[in-house]
Amino acid sequence: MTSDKGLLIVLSGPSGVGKGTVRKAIFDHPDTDFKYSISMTTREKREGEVDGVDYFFKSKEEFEALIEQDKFIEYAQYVGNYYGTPVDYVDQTMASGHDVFLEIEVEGAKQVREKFPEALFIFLAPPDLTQLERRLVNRGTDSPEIIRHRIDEAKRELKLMNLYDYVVINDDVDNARQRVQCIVEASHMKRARVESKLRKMLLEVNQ
Ligand SMILES: Nc1ncnc2c1ncn2[C@@H]1O[C@H](COP(=O)(O)OP(=O)(O)OP(=O)(O)O)[C@@H](O)[C@H]1O
Ligand SMILES: Nc1nc2c(ncn2[C@@H]2O[C@H](COP(=O)(O)O)[C@@H](O)[C@H]2O)c(=O)[nH]1
Repeated sequence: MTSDKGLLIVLSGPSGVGKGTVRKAIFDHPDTDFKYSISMTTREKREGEVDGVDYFFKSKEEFEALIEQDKFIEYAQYVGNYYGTPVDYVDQTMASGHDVFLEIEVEGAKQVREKFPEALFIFLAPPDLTQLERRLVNRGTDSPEIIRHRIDEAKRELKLMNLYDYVVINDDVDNARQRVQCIVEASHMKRARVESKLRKMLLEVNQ
């Protein structure tokens, strides 16, 4: 009755809140043993980004062909580009007993919730909108127009944070990292308790 499958962990939140930064801190930490699902996107590669490490970079045509072939567990259009989570990696990795970590925007997270209601959903929130905008500006990767667009999206996304299992405020990267790791640990313990109760109930019923 024990679940041999890994846990699906979804970290979501507005662009610039620090999802990638917190995720890197989590994966650099020696206690972390889950796997990161690399997304596909049609967005232009930024300076320093590596295909197959940061994203799998695809053309619009390639991405749309993969949609047709049902190759994503979720995908969304965000600020003019496609982003999606490849199904094969997630299925195979979870089936092998590993936890899989997704870092995605909120529309994609909604789709994952429909397909995997048992997944763990964590919303990473900024201390406030001013700091969110400052982080996007300081990151220096987007034009003022794209930043405005991302902030507009953020206002919409922040209204949806109550749909998540947990909200973590990224005021400090190491604090946020610790909170996410504690939430994952607690979810494993809860799952083990539920499974143990179910096992006992089954034994009683079968006696
Ligand atoms: N707690 C924090 N305090 C101050 N700056 C931060 C914090 N966390 C992240 N940052 C900075 O904010 C900027 C945006 O972070 P990051 O790229 O990780 O965001 P993101 O949510 O992954 O964005 P996107 O969704 O667009 O990929 C980066 O320059 C990063 O160094
Ligand atoms: N729905 C999905 N959203 C994703 C995925 N991979 C990344 N993202 C999110 O897109 C925005 C923009 O990312 P950027 O790299 O262009 O700044 C951001 O919120 C990412 O978290 C995905 O597979 N599906």
